[in-house]
Amino acid sequence: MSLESTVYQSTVFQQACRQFDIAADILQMDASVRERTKRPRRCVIVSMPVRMDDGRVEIFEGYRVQHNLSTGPAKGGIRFHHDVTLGEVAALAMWMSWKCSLAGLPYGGAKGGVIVDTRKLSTTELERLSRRYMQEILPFIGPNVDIPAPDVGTNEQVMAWMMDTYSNHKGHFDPGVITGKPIVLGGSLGRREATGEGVAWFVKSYLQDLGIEPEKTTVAIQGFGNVGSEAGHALYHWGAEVIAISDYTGGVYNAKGLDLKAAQAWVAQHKTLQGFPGGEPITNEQLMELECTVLIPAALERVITEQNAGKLRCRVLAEGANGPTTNKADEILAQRGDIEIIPDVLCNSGGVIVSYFEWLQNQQNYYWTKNEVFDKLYRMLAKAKASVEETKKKYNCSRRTAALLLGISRVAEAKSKRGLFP
Ligand SMILES: NC(=O)c1ccc[n+]([C@@H]2O[C@H](COP(=O)([O-])OP(=O)(O)OC[C@H]3O[C@@H](n4cnc5c(N)ncnc54)[C@H](O)[C@@H]3O)[C@@H](O)[C@H]2O)c1
Repeated sequence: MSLESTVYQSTVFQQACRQFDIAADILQMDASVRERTKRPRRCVIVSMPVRMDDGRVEIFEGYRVQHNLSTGPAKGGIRFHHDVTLGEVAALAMWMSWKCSLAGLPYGGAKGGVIVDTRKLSTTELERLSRRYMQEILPFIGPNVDIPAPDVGTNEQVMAWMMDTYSNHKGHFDPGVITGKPIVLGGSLGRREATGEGVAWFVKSYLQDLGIEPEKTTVAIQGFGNVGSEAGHALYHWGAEVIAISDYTGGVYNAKGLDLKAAQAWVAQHKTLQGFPGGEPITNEQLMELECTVLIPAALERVITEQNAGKLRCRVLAEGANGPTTNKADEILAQRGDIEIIPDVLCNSGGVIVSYFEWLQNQQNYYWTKNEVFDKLYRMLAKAKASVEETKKKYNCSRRTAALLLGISRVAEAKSKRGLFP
């Protein structure tokens, strides 16, 4: 099978392409610009031999897809997950292009992934794999070329190892190559919370538009990792009750509200939510169909499908995860018309915005306070929301399409204006 068909046969990539086509049709985009804007610019596949603790050598496969490099260095996270595919990484890279463009960031879009079940690795094996991945993608990476960040299965420590590997190659400390680093290595205050805080900011803002008060708000969150837990904490502090959370092992439900701090302490100790005594166990499928004010998918793609879209019982669907809603589910939700969708490229953009702040601080060697970070973040989120709402009205389209129209049109215009080289 050709590489191209591997990407184009991926259901997640097809989902991203379908979303693109809807927006490109509305924009009546010229065929040549259309293909150029849609296709990933570069797909790098790497094969990584890693020595395991028992002396064996295991080969891991990884990817880095740079979807767009026309509007600045590429930007996007690195996912470590056993189900990673090249098509998935390409779809995630495409969404990064639109997200950065929508937020007005001087970046293109990229994403990385490694096929690995991190639960099966020791810390030293994880370090060797992280360093090897950076080593393999190093010719394609750099503060002015492509700047990775964390995603599912990676964290500040992984970013630190990757930054160290890159800096050792360059012969000097070069923190601007990666974001989401520990504070001591040039990370930004607020980056860890940024994506979830941003999700919570949008939820609060849209609930205020709907006249729904914090005390009347219940929240269900699928995925209790970086994004899900931070969004949950932020909404709890606002006054909402988080009634359900989950991870890959399943979920827990408490109609009176969950103690999120206790849940986080449980996960820190046991690695998963399984057995957490703060409520009754539920499945991830049940969580999606709970009656709640806000449903936040914050795990993986394609969890809202034609099977369950008709059964959702939330008022607001806040897409913390990338690509959680399939095209068919989007159609069903549009027909229903009773759920406000805050689409991924808008909803979780707080993460890449504060990554941008981190990169700026690294470039300037001048570090901001947390208040400065959040103040600037909220202003950028408000601007993005206002432009999406205006576009939604102008084109009488869904909020997702409005967000994509903005993101895609800026990239397409940049490509047209740059022309072709050579
Ligand atoms: N980290 C960021 O800054 C950031 C920014 C923007 C978007 N996102 C998106 O948010 C989502 C979550 O990312 P994260 O950084 O929080 O990852 P994470 O690894 O910190 O957490 C992921 C969570 O999802 C759970 N999970 C995994 N598979 C699951 C399944 N099949 N069913 C239910 N739960 C499952 C995990 O157990 C974990 O609790 C992803 O879609 C990611 O692309 C992340």
